[in-house]
Amino acid sequence: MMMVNAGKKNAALAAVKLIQDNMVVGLGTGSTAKFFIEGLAEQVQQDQLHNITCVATSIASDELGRSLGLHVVALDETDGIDITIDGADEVDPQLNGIKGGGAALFYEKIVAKASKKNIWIVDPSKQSPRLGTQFKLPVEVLPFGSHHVFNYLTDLSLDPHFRVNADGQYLLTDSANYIIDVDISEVTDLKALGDELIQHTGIVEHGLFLGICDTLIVGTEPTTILNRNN
Ligand SMILES: O=C[C@H](O)[C@H](O)[C@H](O)COP(=O)(O)O
Repeated sequence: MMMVNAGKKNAALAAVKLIQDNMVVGLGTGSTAKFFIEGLAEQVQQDQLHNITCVATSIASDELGRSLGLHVVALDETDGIDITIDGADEVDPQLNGIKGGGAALFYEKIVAKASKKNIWIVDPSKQSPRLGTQFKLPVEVLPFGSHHVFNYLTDLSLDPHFRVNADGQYLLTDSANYIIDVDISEVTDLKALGDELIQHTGIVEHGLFLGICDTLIVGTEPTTILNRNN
């Protein structure tokens, strides 16, 4: 755990160095993004960075950023985001990834699509030869009729499971939806799966982030930087 955290922090602090004065910065969600938010706030507090505006991808990151004195605004208060720094759950060699382990995938994808650059920060354990071999794919669904969506995912042979919280209740996302985790280890065409899922009424979003990450920072020592080939 210690080593994993060191990897997350290394990657996060390398990402802080990419931030420049006057930028609008997307704040990712999760334990790795937390290191980034803390590192960014420290730079701002120490007067090393000026006029930084932030947009959060979750209530948790919004609250953390504000509590550390960052200027956090709503996405629609900006004309767009210069750079978003976010974590990921699993990343393949093409820099496609699965996100949503922390249930923040919907806002994360909206913020990512509004960003000129998307940088992912991960510890080395997140790298994977093929998506779905290490992590389930989170699918965000409207509560209304969600058991019918569950049945549809069963028909696709994706072995769906509703995500529950510590009390055994269906977990609610920041936008008050449910998460159904599915097994995509046998799926060969992820683009086709993503297109199919997003077209199904009741599915709000899914955690496949294909062609979104521009640069991956892996928190090895020293860090490894990989850029997506367009
Ligand atoms: O919903 C959560 C996000 O997609 C996170 O960025 C992802 O789960 C990685 O989180 P962590 O940095 O805690 O491993």
